[in-house]
Amino acid sequence: MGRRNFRGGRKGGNRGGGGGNTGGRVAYVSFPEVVKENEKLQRYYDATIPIEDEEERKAFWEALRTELPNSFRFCGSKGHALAVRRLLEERYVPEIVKIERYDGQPVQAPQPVTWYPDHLAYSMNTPKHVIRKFPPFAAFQKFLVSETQVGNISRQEIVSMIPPLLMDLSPGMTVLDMCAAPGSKAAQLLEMLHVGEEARIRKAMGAMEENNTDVKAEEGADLDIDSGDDGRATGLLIANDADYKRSHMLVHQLKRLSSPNLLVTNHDATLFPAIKLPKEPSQPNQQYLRFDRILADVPCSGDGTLRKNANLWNDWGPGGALGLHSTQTRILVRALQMLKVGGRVVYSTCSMNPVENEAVIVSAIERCGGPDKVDIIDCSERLPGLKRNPGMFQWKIIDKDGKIWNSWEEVQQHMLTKEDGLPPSKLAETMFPRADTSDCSGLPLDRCMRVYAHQQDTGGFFITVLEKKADLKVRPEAPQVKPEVKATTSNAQEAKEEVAAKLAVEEEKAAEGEPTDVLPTSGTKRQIEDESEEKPDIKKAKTASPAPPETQTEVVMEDAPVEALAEPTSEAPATEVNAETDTEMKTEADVKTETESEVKTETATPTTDTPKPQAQAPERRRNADGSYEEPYKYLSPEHEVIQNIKTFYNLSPRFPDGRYMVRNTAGEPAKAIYYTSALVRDILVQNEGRGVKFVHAGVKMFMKQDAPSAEVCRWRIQSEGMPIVAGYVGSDRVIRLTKKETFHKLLKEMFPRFAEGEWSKLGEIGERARDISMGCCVLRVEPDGSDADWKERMVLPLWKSFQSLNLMLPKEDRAAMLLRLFNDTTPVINQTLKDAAKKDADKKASEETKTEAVETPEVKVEETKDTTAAEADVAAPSNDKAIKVEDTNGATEPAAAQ
Ligand SMILES: C[S@@+](CC[C@H](N)C(=O)[O-])C[C@H]1O[C@@H](n2cnc3c(N)ncnc32)[C@H](O)[C@@H]1O
Repeated sequence: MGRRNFRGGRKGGNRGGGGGNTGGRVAYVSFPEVVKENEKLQRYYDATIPIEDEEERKAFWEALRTELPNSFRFCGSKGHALAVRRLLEERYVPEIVKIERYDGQPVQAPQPVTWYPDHLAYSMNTPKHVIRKFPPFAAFQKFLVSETQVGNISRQEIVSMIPPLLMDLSPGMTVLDMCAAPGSKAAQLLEMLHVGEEARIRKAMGAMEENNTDVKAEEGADLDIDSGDDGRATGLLIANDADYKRSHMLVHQLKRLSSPNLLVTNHDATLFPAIKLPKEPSQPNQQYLRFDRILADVPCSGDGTLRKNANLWNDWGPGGALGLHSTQTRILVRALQMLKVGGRVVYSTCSMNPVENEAVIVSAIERCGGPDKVDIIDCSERLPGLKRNPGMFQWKIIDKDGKIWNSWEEVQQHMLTKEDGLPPSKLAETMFPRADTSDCSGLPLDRCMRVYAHQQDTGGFFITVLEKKADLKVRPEAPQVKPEVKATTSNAQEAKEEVAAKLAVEEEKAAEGEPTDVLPTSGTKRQIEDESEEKPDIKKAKTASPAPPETQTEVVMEDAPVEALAEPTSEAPATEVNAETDTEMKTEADVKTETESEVKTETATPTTDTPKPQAQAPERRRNADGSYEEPYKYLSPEHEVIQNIKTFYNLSPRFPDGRYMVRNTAGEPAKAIYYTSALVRDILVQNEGRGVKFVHAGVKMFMKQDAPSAEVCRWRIQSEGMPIVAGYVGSDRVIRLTKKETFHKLLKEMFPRFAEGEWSKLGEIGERARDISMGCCVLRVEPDGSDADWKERMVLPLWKSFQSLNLMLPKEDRAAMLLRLFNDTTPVINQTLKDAAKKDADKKASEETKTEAVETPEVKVEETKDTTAAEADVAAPSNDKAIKVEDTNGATEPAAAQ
């Protein structure tokens, strides 16, 4: 089954934490209904967007005033995504269609999005509050929440799914997502880099089997592409965001894909640093990374999200888009610089405003040398069924006062009449269509794509695909129209000019492949520059708590998840140490030790890598190179820990042993050993100390574990690393499971015992479980084909102790599998915890009896209470609260952070 599932599914809650947009949901606070009118907005778009037909124009505005349908996408490898989709269709949709009406209104089941490949995207216009609160939807809601939590479903706006589909991305490519947070598109891109990988690896290992459903499910995937590293994906995705907190949302969102080919960085995209590559003997000059594909999904004024962010009707003003035009152009120019010749950049916004769209495309191409250097690609044949309008050749610009300007000439005429000679609202020539004399006047802007809300009941969006035709040198930015000498030169103005000069130098350095200064990161420079600008109007978002609207200052990003139906999780940023806090699984011995002493402790180490909000953020220590992250240190293959791991698991020499990495200055394995692709390793090593801010890299492969004896390897395989390494583990550490009932038992029961003859209750794995030596082993789940609905192959870590076994799975994955495969939402059974709780209660009761001579009936009450509490602790992952209680008390608790 799919790599997503193999790679440990993941914790992490809804959709990467919802961007600035969802924070935590404000479930029970209602703000007064927003009046969905905005005179300037309507006047401007009526004057600018060429919709001639009156009826259509009416539909355009009506759609923008209607709430956005919910939408989601099935993720992971194609086979896996199709399996989860089948469940929706076969188990949940038939129940929903029976509902028909709620509150007098018709109720709609989720509908497949016809143009999305393999119909892996769905949309439904039943309001969220109905889905959340109306009991007949309960099972569907539980399914959505559970699958979203483990990363099999991504709540994503339909239009936001388009840009990655136009990237023409294939495995093996180097890809950059410049403005990636919260990360829904980056997740799509990462999935694309891994398409067909499982099948390729199996092919490379000569283990293709006749009835291998995974290989079949991925048919269409080219098995010869990217097959050089024994089938392992060699491509790279760098997901970047200028905002430090949001870059951690990216980590949160993308980690669940468990990709060794991912790097997360935190830079201002206008100055994205040149990334050094190792020196090739054949190349005398230092080589820098160039990308095959770049996504520039830039910050924008966001009026395409009016349906989702109703406050925008009040907040929208023309200044927002005007203030973003130059940043957007700089981002696109930097993207074109960093592309390989023949490479493509997809530029997108969730704005309908041409100043952020066509005007940016023209300006960027112009700065990069015109149509000889950059092509606009015709995508009209792509995504058949997706309704769209062509980009515009002519447009007008609205200034902050609401005056609409037809051309730059008109602005110039006006400037002549003004004493200060300045354009209104800092309008610039680059914002307008080009005059016929420009070599960019004839660009085929109709190849840009505009998607409007009324066309297929979505948000509004703009997408353009550009191809770099030749090496290029970037022209300097056109100087801004300056005031006459007599105009006042304030300190602020001087500061702005200084920063602008600095920026020019930095841009040049970046273009030449030198590391850029850290100064402009996170928009500090831009803030200075744009201080006097009207703040982009859309920079308002829902916050986690019901803050009054005026305090809601986060940027509304088009892709902040569609106010996920799931309960929100914390989005607090974290230091890397926090972010990497592991959901470490425990052995029975761990649980016993802890439960005996702590069964009633209610505050324990956090278990998920969702950082818990802290009253006060811990002070972050900056490294010498300006970064905050723990360093990335690679281990020598000769390291004794690596040698020990190789021996214990009898790892095939085909598995690369030079890609193991740890995250501490000493460079010694302390708690976790990570694995990365070769390219990620080369990049991290070459760029150490250069000021490149790598926020995340590597998949946790081995975790330190208390071992029951000296012969047992203290490094267990982590569930997210398991799919990467499982195929190379020697058969003496593998157990094969083929029957659905046996799998149910392992999922349902924590620590099933094999000692004292109980192995016989473990079905076909009983004997093997009894005989295999202690420590971590690979459980290969290979359905025997007796159940048509159970075809999901998996590899999972299983820990064998003295007396019992345990599947080392994060609790969300366990719960999601129980629901998905067995439609089982009843509590997980943990006999050990129950026994410990009972023992604790007995002990306490007897102490109390002794000291206070408490009467027997009272003791019984307490005993019952404690036992029940312990049961609840491991019970019912059917709601967040239950899961958190389990966290606290430990059946799947991490031991310590590295
Ligand atoms: C439209 S959102 C991106 C949505 C994202 N692509 C997704 O699909 O989830 C724009 C993002 O750009 C980031 N951003 C703003 N200015 C930036 C800059 N100069 N460089 C890089 N990122 C920037 C914001 O923090 C925000 O996360």
